[in-house]
Amino acid sequence: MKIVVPIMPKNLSEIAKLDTAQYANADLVEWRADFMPIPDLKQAAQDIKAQFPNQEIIFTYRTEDKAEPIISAEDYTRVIHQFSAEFTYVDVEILKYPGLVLPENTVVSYHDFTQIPQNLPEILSKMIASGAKIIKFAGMPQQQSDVLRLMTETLRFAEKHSDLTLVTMAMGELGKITRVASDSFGSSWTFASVGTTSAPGQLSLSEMLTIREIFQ
Ligand SMILES: O=C1C[C@@](O)(C(=O)O)C[C@@H](O)[C@@H]1O
Repeated sequence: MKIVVPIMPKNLSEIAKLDTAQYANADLVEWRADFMPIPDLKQAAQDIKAQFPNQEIIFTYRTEDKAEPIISAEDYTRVIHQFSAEFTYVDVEILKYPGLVLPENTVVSYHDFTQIPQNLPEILSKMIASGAKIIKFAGMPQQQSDVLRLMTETLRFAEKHSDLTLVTMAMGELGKITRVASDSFGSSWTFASVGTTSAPGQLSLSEMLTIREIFQ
């Protein structure tokens, strides 16, 4: 499994102060651009690429976790197309912005911060139908059986679509097992943190590196 570590800078000076050595063992860095003002993103993109010259970077502008809209659909589309060209991957919330023409390097994603929905297979199928090659789902389990359901459905889809990269996780304490055992049920990436977590239940990068060593 690949270990992805998010960064969530709120301004350019936070980017300048990043201790990038701490991220050296991550397979991918995810830039959560939704913490910064849109007019600063262009400069921020240059600064982030300069800070991580040897690492693959995912550009993510997360809107699904915000109570109030932070961006219009037009601006979201513009931002996605502008930055997809600059980074290894771009995260697209395709079910929320269905008209968006997907760049080649898209990771389609869907988040549910309240549950692991019963229609998880339908959600995964819709994301697969978008044509993207990397499919990501994160949900919040309410009980242990939700966690097992997520793992079972992921494995079923991974076996059926071996040409795709599937990434799924259950968030929060209950879901932690999905972050450490992703390889065993067909999920290819796991998200870990350096300092602040970008979602509940993430383990630290150093914990995750140890766990990966144990399981390999
Ligand atoms: O999609 C994901 C997964 C995630 O929500 C998690 O649960 O680790 C963390 C986000 O930063 C990332 O964009």
